[in-house]
This record gives sequence, structure tokens and C-alpha cells, in this order.
Amino acid sequence: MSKLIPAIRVKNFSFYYETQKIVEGVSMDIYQNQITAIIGSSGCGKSTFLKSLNRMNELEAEVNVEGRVEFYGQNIYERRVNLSRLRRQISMVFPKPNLFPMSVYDNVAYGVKLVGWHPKVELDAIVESAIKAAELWDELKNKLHKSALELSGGQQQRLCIARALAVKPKVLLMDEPCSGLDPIGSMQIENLIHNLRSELTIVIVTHNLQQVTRLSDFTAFFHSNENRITQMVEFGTTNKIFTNPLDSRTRDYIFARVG
Ligand SMILES: Nc1ncnc2c1ncn2[C@@H]1O[C@H](COP(=O)(O)OP(=O)(O)OP(=O)(O)O)[C@@H](O)[C@H]1O
Repeated sequence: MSKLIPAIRVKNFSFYYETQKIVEGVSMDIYQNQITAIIGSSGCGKSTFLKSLNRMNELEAEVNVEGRVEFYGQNIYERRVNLSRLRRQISMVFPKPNLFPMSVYDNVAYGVKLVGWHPKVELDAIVESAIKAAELWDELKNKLHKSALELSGGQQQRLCIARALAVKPKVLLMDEPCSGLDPIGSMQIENLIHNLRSELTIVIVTHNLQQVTRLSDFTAFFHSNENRITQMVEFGTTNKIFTNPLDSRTRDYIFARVG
């Protein structure tokens, strides 16, 4: 493996919704151009943690944090951080497609237009390149001006990825990106994630442990303790976590589910 460069360094990080502590004392590195999976029981705080990596949860609730999340050396929780810029650099894909009721083209162009004006020819090129990167161009090149909501579920989810890619993020956070898809739709997204890794750093939350072993380079196991506060129990290469976990709680979770 070539030298690993941390894109995000999480340092002794705790997260609260108002005063309710959800995640406690997480320290981990998320490496550039690697796929990192976050696994753990339902409700333990995986999505919360994922959204704390680009401060998305602040759109939903009042939050408090302790510790640091450094993105290429800068603590994203510093007061002077520009949140729109941060969320472009660390973009997010949600469990269900959340396209706008507008055309395929306008969905992909949306975030790009928010950043600033581009000549039409430039915008066309950005949209085409993002749709190609999401491996949808052949399917959609003749439907660019049709409503995005007419696409299949799998196409909609890949279009969400195209929309996220259009603003040229460095990191893509993916929360259960295949949850609503059939096996073929899931496999297309998995192939896409696999191919995107050469250009992007990816963090994925999923309950599908087979998917974790197929896709990810590193795995973090989160576990909620008796006080319903979640800690990261173990982090390592996916191979190590799935063949020889050190912690009995990781072992119990993985072997109970994989068999
Ligand atoms: N906006 C919010 N405000 C307050 N509490 C929240 C909010 N979102 C989630 N929570 C709480 O945070 C805890 C962790 O939820 P979260 O969705 O992060 O878990 P999860 O591990 O991703 O779950 P799942 O695997 O079922 O999707 C839960 O107790 C949940 O009720």
C-alpha cells in the first residue's frame, strides 16, 4: 500500500444533540483516496457521526461538540469556517435520492450555480463530466431536460452522486447509499463507489457487511455502551477487522451478522 495521507483527522471528538451526548471520544484518520466504512448497531450514531464530518447536522438541530475534526489540517469546528465551502469540499449522499423537482441538467448544475456564474458552455461541460463520472451519461444524455423525478430509483441515486460530484468535492460522505435499491441498482452504485475512489476520499455508513468487505479499505466499528453513548471500539483495515478483530464486541457484531 502506498503512503497513506489523512484527509480528515478526528481527534478525541464528542458530539451532542443539545445536551444529549451521542458519540464520545472518537479518534480516527480518514485516508485520502481510500474507502472507510463505519459500521455498528442501528441507532448507535453512525449517521450522526458522518454528518458531523461536514457539519450537516447543524441544519437539523442544535449541536455541541468537543475535540477536533481536521480537514487537511484545519479544524472544521473553528468559528471562521465557511460552511457552504466546507459542504462543497465534503459533500454528502443520503439514503434516499433527494433530487429537486427540476430537470436532470438543472439538478446537477444547481450547486455549481450557487458558487458563481459560469458561461453556458462551461456549465454544460461540468454537468456532462459529473454525469459521466456517475456512470450515467449513456443512459441520460438524451434526457437532460426531462424531469429528474421520472428516473428509476437507482438512476436517481446515481444522479444524486453526480450532483454531489459536480461541485468537485474532495471527500464524499455516503449514508446507506444503496438502502432503497434492488440488487442491480446496489451493484451499480457499488461499482461506481469503487471507481470513484481513485479521485475521491469516501466514507460510507452501511449495515451491509458484505458490501463493507467488497468495497472498503478501512472499517471503524461503533458501539453504544450501557449509557447509550457511542464510542469507536475498533478501527483498522477491513481485512483485519473482518478476519481478526481485537475487541470481543467487534467480533460479536461481525460474526453474528456474517456468520
Ligand atoms: N436531529 C436530531 N436531533 C436529536 N437527536 C437525533 C437527531 N438525529 C438523530 N438523533 C438521535 O441520535 C441517535 C443516533 O442516531 P443516528 O441516526 O445517528 O444512528 P445510526 O447509527 O445512523 O442509526 P441507523 O443505523 O438506524 O440509521 C439516536 O438516538 C437518534 O434518535
